[in-house]
Amino acid sequence: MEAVLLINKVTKQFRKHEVILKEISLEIEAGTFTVMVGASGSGKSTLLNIMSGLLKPTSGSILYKGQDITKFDDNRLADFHRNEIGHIFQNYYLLSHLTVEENINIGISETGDHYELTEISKLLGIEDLLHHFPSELSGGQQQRVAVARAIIKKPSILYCDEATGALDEANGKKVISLLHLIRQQYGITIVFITHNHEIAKTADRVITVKDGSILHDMLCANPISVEQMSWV
Ligand SMILES: Nc1ncnc2c1ncn2[C@@H]1O[C@H](COP(=O)(O)OP(=O)(O)OP(=O)(O)O)[C@@H](O)[C@H]1O
Repeated sequence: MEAVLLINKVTKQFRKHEVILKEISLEIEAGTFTVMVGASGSGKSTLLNIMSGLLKPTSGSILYKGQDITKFDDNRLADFHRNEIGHIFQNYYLLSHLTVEENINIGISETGDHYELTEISKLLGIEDLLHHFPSELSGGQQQRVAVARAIIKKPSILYCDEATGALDEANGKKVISLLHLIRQQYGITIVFITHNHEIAKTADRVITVKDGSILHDMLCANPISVEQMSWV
């Protein structure tokens, strides 16, 4: 399989603070679902933010489809974010004064391709909510809107930082199963940070981060289905 992302000897130190990431090297294959686990403060979000270009590493390179994103100027980086990368977080960050439809359309880039709103909203089961406002939705529904906004631009990679951290079991499982569906249907590569080891069991690969290094990197030959998950 082809690597969509090559992380080469990445380190991160915030000013004079301690070194947070220590020479991390990884390859992320296109179309895979990778979970990152590890104790609080181990460096998962810092690594994810460097992988997505939100944060510059102190040293090392991040090759996205062969191009080093750490060398991009601000305009090129903004284009890269607008067209190639999707993000979802524990908080949904929907704009409260906009409808669901308007929130999703924020994800569409003027310069790039996009999926049709009807297709995406049906896939995510939010087609009847398009004219509602975020305050009228449950947390699970809001997160599905955030997923729609993140993927409508046809990103290559979707980065998820604790994306089910605020959801109950039913809503959390729904989001996980939809992410698997999105990956199968559109081939979007998913990198998902979680503290929930059951979610990790549904992944193709589990990377454990400890004290700024990769402790384990395991390929999962037989991931469990979302129905088989218990919830912790
Ligand atoms: N902007 C910053 N300035 C200084 N230190 C930072 C900054 N951002 C993160 N850190 C430190 O880097 C370390 C790793 O943080 P990070 O958020 O990457 O961990 P994490 O594994 O994602 O934790 P959690 O699971 O709690 O989200 C922590 O010690 C944190 O305090």
